[in-house]
Amino acid sequence: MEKTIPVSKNDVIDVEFEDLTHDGSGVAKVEGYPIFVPYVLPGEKAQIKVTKTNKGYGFGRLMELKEKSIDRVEVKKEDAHKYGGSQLHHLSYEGQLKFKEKTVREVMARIGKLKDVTIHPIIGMEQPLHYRNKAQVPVGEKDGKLIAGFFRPRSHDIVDTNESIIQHPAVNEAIQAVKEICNELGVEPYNEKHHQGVLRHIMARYAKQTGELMIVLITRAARLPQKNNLVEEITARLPHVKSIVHNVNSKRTNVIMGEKTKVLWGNDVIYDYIGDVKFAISPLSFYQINPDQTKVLYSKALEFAGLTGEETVIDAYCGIGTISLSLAQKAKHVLGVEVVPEAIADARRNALINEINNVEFEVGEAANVISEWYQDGNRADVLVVDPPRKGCEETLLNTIIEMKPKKVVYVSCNPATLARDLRILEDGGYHAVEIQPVDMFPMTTHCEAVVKLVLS
Ligand SMILES: C[S@@+](CC[C@H](N)C(=O)[O-])C[C@H]1O[C@@H](n2cnc3c(N)ncnc32)[C@H](O)[C@@H]1O
Repeated sequence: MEKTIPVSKNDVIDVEFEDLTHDGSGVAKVEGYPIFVPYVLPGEKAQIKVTKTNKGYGFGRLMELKEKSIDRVEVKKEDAHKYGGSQLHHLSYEGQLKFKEKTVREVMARIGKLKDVTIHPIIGMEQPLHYRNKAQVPVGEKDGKLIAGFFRPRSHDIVDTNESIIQHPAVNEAIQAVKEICNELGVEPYNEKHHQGVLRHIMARYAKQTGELMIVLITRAARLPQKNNLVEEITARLPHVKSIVHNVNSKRTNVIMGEKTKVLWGNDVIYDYIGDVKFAISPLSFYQINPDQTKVLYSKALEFAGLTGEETVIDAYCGIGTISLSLAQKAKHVLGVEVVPEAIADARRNALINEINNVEFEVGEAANVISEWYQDGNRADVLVVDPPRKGCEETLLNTIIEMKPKKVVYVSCNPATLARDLRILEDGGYHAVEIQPVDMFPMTTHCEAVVKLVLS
């Protein structure tokens, strides 16, 4: 017999929360039926309104908190505009670290079915605020004014703000200045509904070690009115700016940047350092957003690679070559592969400016390029992968299993796809020995981890 759903949409009920989902919502059960509610914590009691019911689970909205968790951090209503993208800001930092470590342990057991793996305590930050070196804020219009900030959760309404508890102050300041300038010059905001207007997004990226700033103006069409005035005002108000770029994205899409990029003023890149290696970063290239924790993450990856100077290493999903160049200083030869051509151009430039000669980079899908390298007789002693959130392509994992590098170092920003891929590698003859979670994204639900695998 089919179970009936014990609640209906718009019911207002009192519940107690017993857990947190991986996306940070509290879980309460009514007669065994789970209801997910944002901004509540395990152990809390609250009045909620049921907003949606599906067959096996429902959603709700917090109406009134009746009993608070000791892990709750009080948040003033008037500060709400500072918390865009910070789904866990109401949870103490210690509580966030516990939540992330528990998530990693849970998915490794449930999805990865891993045995005999050491999962180390997560490495958190001493100062977990204002770490983000980059913001890409959507632009819209309200009451005849250009606004920019973040999308209200589960909507495309823009909350107009430049204050964020996770963005670096230099990034907050840059967004504020560009927004003011655009308003003063009458730059037309983008209208998402009708796919009309000019300015879609403002992007600011700040290189923490050098203080260099890049501003990218992303427009719907190739025409950017007031170009010269924009440059004049931005350079006058933001003295750290080293590069102003115009990017065109004419598609109706949630992808922020288009393919066409033109430098309006200054350099085509900004420079930053990780340790003593200098990196050129162009607008379309990936660059880790938390510079302090990047050092922690990369040094763990390097430690897990255990290089002696004799190894050939493959760095899959290499971006601008940040991991490749750290590895190259301790290896015989490094091959890096990455799908974004601009990132590979940066990687080659980065090898040159640091006079690192034992590294080669190729543009392409990691799965295809590494399979070609393997068919051409290339072998790796150590293979590093650092894929996007969706994890590695299964064909790449199969090539790794065939190629049999002695060690695989897996850097991941999504514990669930990591656990899935580790299961495939374990079934193919690897053993996951150690996992080090690193908190690259405080105040959010995201969690990074690096894993050492050896041939078993
Ligand atoms: C998480 S980032 C890591 C980059 C670099 N390892 C770092 O730490 O800066 C993932 C990278 O994979 C690239 N990428 C995405 N899909 C890819 C694919 N199928 N093949 C190769 N690279 C890909 C992205 O462009 C991005 O640069």
